[in-house]
Amino acid sequence: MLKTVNYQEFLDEHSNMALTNNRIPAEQYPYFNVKRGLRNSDGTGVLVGLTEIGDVTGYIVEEHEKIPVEGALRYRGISIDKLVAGFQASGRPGFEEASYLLLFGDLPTRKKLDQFNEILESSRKLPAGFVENMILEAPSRNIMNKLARSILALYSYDDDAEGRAITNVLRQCIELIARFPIMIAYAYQAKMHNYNKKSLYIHNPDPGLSTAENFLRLIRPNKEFTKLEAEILDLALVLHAEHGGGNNSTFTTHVVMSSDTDVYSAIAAAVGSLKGSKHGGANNKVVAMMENFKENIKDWNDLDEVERYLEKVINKEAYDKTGLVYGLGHAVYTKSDPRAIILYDKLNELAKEKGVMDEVQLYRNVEKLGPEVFKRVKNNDKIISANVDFYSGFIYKILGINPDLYTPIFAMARVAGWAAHILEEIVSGGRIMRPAYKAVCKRREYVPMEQRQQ
Ligand SMILES: CC(=O)SCCNC(=O)CCNC(=O)[C@H](O)C(C)(C)COP(=O)(O)OP(=O)(O)OC[C@H]1O[C@@H](n2cnc3c(N)ncnc32)[C@H](O)[C@@H]1OP(=O)(O)O
Ligand SMILES: O=C([O-])CC(=O)C(=O)O
Repeated sequence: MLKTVNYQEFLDEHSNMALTNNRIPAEQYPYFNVKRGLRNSDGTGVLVGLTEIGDVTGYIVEEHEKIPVEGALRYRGISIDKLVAGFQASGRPGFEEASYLLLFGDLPTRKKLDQFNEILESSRKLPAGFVENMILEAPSRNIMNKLARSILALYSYDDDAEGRAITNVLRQCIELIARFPIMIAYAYQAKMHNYNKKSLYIHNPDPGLSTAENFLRLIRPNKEFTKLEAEILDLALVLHAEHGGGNNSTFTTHVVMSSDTDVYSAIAAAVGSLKGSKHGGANNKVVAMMENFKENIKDWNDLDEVERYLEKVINKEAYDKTGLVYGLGHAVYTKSDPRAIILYDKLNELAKEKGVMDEVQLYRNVEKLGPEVFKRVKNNDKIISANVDFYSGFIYKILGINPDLYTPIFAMARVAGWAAHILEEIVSGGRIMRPAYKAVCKRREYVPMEQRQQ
């Protein structure tokens, strides 16, 4: 109980101080040539590393000019379209194969893939008492928060948590890839039980199932799923697994690992980064935003009405008043994100089966009109298009997956990319990341307490 202070008044007064004393005039950034957000003046990223893992192309630079092109994504040099076509043609799941490729740099033979799957299966088991003590005992309303805490908790159960030998780091990475779906599913069940007063379902993973199949089994009370559902989730996992070294969460793993810390610390930090609504959290925001669109747009096929509503959103007059149309725009892609194109095709297949084509049409209208309205209203030359998050949440929604799980599913996939980058940072990084901040605070004298003004 506070005796002399009104906490709210203190907070209000000190919030004002925090605002005033942290505000740096916008014009000082160009003046000191600060690469805000680690970007060059044309929006391209500042080059801070080299990678052999993911290759993201959204523009080319010719004679210092940024030229938008159709997006392309390669994992270890292999085009994402070809990779997807490859495993889909033979009807096998792709996420484990993609993870192998990302981690080790080459496609697995049948034998190597079988061995990798066997190791993943045996690594899924959480340490004794972990589910009870670390997940069920301390549930969270937010699954990403619970996931980050669970990752940090795994440190305590690891006899060689700090070891940086590649074999040890690889073991930790494989365990994390295998355990993410389990920890996420159980964290979700704990939340549903504690906060939503649902029955508690803790199913065991089934050794014969893929990552996607096991996840669907674990989140559903009856453990059931169809072949198409598992195929679509698996595809989403492949498409989300990696995105070069510069995306916010992967870069986080590079920054954190560069100080010579442990794998659990780096991966937990990456989860915190991915959670943000400008990054992986956008998939959840898109679906919430589209619910708002559905309520506020009477005729989803009336392009003028859709356009007027988009204008309001971008003008910060509607939805969450941030001015952002979630699921559009990207730091690298301009004309298109190849993953959104692949997801849209699959979405059509699913939506026809589930009878939700009218909603697909509304998404399509927003995807088409959003960039045009953005350009006009903001008077901005930046070419934007739908990113991977635009359709992923909608697909999960059609699969009957709870919105709490949309961003965790992204994490479940991206952990493969993070792991590959952690290995790359250890092998090839070698220097602590330490950019510069110019201090612009005026220097002043220390004032003794009795001379300070009230
Ligand atoms: C997996 C992923 O992480 S994919 C990205 C998921 N995130 C989203 O979908 C959220 C919506 N999109 C965005 O916020 C942005 O496009 C980002 C963060 C993805 C990329 O941003 P950047 O390339 O850094 O562009 P930047 O932030 O410089 O944007 C330039 C201007 O365009 C605006 N802008 C960018 N995207 C959008 C958008 N989707 N809707 C409205 N305005 C936008 C910005 O607000 C900014 O306006 P300002 O100059 O008035 O401040
Ligand atoms: O690359 C980025 O900036 C965002 C990202 O992770 C992705 O699109 O998958």
